[in-house]
Amino acid sequence: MQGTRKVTDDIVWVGCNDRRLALFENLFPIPRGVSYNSYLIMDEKVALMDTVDASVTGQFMENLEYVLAGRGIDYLVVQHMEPDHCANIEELMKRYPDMQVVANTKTVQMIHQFFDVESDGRVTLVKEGDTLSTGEHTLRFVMAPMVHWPEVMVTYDEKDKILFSADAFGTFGALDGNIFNDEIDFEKDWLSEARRYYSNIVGKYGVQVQSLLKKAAALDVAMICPLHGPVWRSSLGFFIDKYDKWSRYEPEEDSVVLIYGSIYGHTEAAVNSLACRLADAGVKGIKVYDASSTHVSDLIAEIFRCSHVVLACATYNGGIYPPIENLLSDMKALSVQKRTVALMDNGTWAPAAGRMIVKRLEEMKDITVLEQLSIKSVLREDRAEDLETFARKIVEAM
Ligand SMILES: Cc1cc2nc3c(=O)[nH]c(=O)nc-3n(C[C@H](O)[C@H](O)[C@H](O)COP(=O)(O)O)c2cc1C
Repeated sequence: MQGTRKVTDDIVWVGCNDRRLALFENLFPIPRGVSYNSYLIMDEKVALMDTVDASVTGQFMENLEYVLAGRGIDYLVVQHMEPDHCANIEELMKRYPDMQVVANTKTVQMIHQFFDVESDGRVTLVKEGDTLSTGEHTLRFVMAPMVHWPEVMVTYDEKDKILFSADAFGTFGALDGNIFNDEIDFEKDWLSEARRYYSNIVGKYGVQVQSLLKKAAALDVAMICPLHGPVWRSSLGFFIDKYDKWSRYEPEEDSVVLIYGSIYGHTEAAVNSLACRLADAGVKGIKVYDASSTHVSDLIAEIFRCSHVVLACATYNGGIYPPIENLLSDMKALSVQKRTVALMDNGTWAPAAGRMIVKRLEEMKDITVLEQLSIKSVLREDRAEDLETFARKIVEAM
């Protein structure tokens, strides 16, 4: 049975949801699933914007056949060669022998790497600024390398002012029938997953996202159709603003996220005491996370949200407790920048985690290390003043 939604009079969402997949990219937990969006433009010529993941091919083909109602596909526009979007290229080339694959040179190279297909006479090569008419619609191609693979391009539909934005403006989360942003409460129900998607999937490529945003600003965009998550047809500025902030590595909120790695709970207790003092000083939006039980992708997302970070860590075998070590690796890999970090470390005979974390933070760009509070096993009342001073310095830096 088909499950499709009309986006405009002649453009239809033919995407699919996966609520069974536990780990996106075999790495990121997706408790709310994910959508693989694909769009059919039913013009004089029929164009399909990307395909979907192999796991949902059956549903995708039903959706396509229903909307096509006996027509063929003239063009398959391949904006992104990541397998969650391109898995059906080979099958569609077989089913629709007259279909042209619309792609740039890098994409064609990847098609041959992923699929054993003969592309002679089957490819319409495009580059920056090229256009393709399907009748009433004119599609203009805009290259967006490294948002988030090198071959990525986005497509602007001049007729309906739609930006088909590939992975940009995507989010984790399956679509529950309500595929449009004005049918859901995005800020309440989707923003945190959108932030987690951005910061972990595209976060490393802030510079490239900025250059795509500049190109998009020159277009009159009325709707954004990404490859994951809701379609934007109102209040576009809200999400564009978030993308602008995230890609400049600017925090969304003046707030503090406290992340601890604690074996027996004493570092955790010190963090809880600190959180109370920060709250007493008027800090809002504080969040405390145990790095052992919180997925690192959530921690990264929270660091993207907050201006200030407290890392608290027990010393483990002369080094950094592994969950915090893992977080630091991810922060560097994802190019986290422009944050102020305060440190708490703990050790029973030779606390070392603090200075080792400082070294790791110094390898990152534009990270200010504010203050360090060292604990010997337990933070007791006799150090209340030290904790008070530590909290005050964080607040003063905000
Ligand atoms: C396997 C293991 C290795 C540890 N290695 C060190 C160490 O090298 N240096 C040190 O000062 N403390 C070390 N500790 C002590 C921890 O840092 C200790 O758990 C901490 O002082 C108390 O904080 P917590 O209750 O938050 O774990 C180690 C603890 C464990 C369980």
